[in-house]
Amino acid sequence: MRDVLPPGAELVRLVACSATEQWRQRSRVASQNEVEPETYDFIVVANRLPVDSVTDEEGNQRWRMSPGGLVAALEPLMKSTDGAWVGWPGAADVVLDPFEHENIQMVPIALNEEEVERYYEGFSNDTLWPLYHDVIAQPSYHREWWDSYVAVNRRFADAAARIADKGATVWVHDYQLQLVPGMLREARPDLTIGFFNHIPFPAYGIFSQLPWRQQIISGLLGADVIGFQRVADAGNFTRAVRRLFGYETKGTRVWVPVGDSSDATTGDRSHVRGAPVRRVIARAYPISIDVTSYVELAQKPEVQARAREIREELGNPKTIMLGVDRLDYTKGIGHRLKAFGELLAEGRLDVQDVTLVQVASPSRERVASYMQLRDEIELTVGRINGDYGSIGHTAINYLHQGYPREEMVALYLAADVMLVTALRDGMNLVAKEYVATRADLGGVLVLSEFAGASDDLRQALLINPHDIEGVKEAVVRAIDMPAAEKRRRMRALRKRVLENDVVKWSRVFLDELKQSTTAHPVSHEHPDDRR
Ligand SMILES: O=P(O)(O)OC[C@H]1O[C@H](O[C@H]2O[C@H](CO)[C@@H](O)[C@H](O)[C@H]2O)[C@H](O)[C@@H](O)[C@@H]1O
Ligand SMILES: O=c1ccn([C@@H]2O[C@H](COP(=O)(O)OP(=O)(O)O)[C@@H](O)[C@H]2O)c(=O)[nH]1
Repeated sequence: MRDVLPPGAELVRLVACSATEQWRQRSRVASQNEVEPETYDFIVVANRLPVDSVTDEEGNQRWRMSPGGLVAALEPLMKSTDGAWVGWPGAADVVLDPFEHENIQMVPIALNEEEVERYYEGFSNDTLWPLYHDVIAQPSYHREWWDSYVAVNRRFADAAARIADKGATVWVHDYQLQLVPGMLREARPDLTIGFFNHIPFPAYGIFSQLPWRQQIISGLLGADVIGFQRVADAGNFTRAVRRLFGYETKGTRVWVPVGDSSDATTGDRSHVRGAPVRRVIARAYPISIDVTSYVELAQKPEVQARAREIREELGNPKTIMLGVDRLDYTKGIGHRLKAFGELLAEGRLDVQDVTLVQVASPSRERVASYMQLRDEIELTVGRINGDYGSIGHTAINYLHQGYPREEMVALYLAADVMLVTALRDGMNLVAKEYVATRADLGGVLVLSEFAGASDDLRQALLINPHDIEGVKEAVVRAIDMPAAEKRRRMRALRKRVLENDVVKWSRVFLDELKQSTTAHPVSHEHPDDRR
């Protein structure tokens, strides 16, 4: 959602809040006196920092906490445990000193223009992203992208290693940084290291395409606990470990030989009975949302008023359908539009009664497959609107923009039917947000079985987005659903979401990490000798 480069990013260096300035002064004094850098007990390492650069009324650049769920999950912990967050500020060539924002120490990692192209847009978003989403788009394999990925992962790992207290906990996030756990373990064996993969982990038949598959698995195995969104993702990972390395695995446990220093090229890696091993946990911890903030926003009179206003602005149709996605080929926006267009063509829906609002937030706009997708989607929207719209009744209200959370909640409240038709999606938080906001028990969620959210949200109308007839049936069923059935389904969905918010998610993950003894790892036991 934060693809836009911070406006006037270079100014960020100059205009700092007082806390930031104080931190900088301390850092400068520290470096002049060659004092050790500040160190922390708990460190999050993620591709992006959890702040956005904004311009205030006086025209000054300020930081604002970005609204993501990860921040909400970790903020209390970061503040109470003397935490730091290592991440990229989101724009090329922005070199920043560490700074403090809302009591969290930010440790910015600079990427130059070439690294943004090769590490972020290239290897992360044009190699790993399509590969891990079941090759919906063709992944590109370029050795210079891989080299950049290694170099940038090294930079993140070095930064974390430098600022970690002895025995600190480091939690690394997502596919952009899969080598960091291994690099960190090598540099700092005293650390407890967690990793969470926010996107799917593919089946071995797909993963094995990756020319650097062994290095990736090796990198991940540096962690003590490796978290995935779905049970199937964790299973795919442990299968890849067995196939590539021959290490022993049992359920969620993997035994990794200690001091296996070969460079993961080829060969039988099965460990010798009696050789020292460390235990790694690989299991599913499905992420959720900051439920309270969504529930509270949905209760605000001004947000409810905005929902009514949206309805009026749309001409008070009988049914508002809503899609909210980054403009990404994994989200199945084209499939959704196809189903909707056919329903209009067949006369099963009429623009007098039904309108579709599609928020398609700009994302990764310099990656070719995303540019092509935008052209395709906008062509389809134009055709459907041209063929079936009438004056005063637009079939699809297409919004190529990103909206703040208040507006998102107002849209959720206005929507009678929420369409999530992802072809593959790690979780899909939009589905959970829709459910959380519908305390009125109105609204129907149509949800792809290929989104991680479908594991939890079984009372949604589950669909296979490739089955266009099935999607059409589900849309019609959602529109016609009796109020009692809507209430029953929504009540059950809300129970699931309300019981499992993102704070619980991080607590469960970190508890497991704490319990894992592998930071002090060596054991000579064979897995067969254990429970
Ligand atoms: O940082 P960007 O390149 O702009 O991309 C935005 C984020 O997209 C991905 O989100 C994933 O994480 C969500 C929360 O766990 C999950 O619900 C969703 O299904 C995933 O696709 C990505 O994993 C993040 O790293 C990006 O920041
Ligand atoms: O205009 C928008 C569109 C989306 N979102 C938020 O972006 C996140 C999207 O997360 P999701 O897991 O659904 O997909 P991702 O984009 O991470 O793949 C959700 O919190 C949305 O509320 C937003 O704030 N403004």
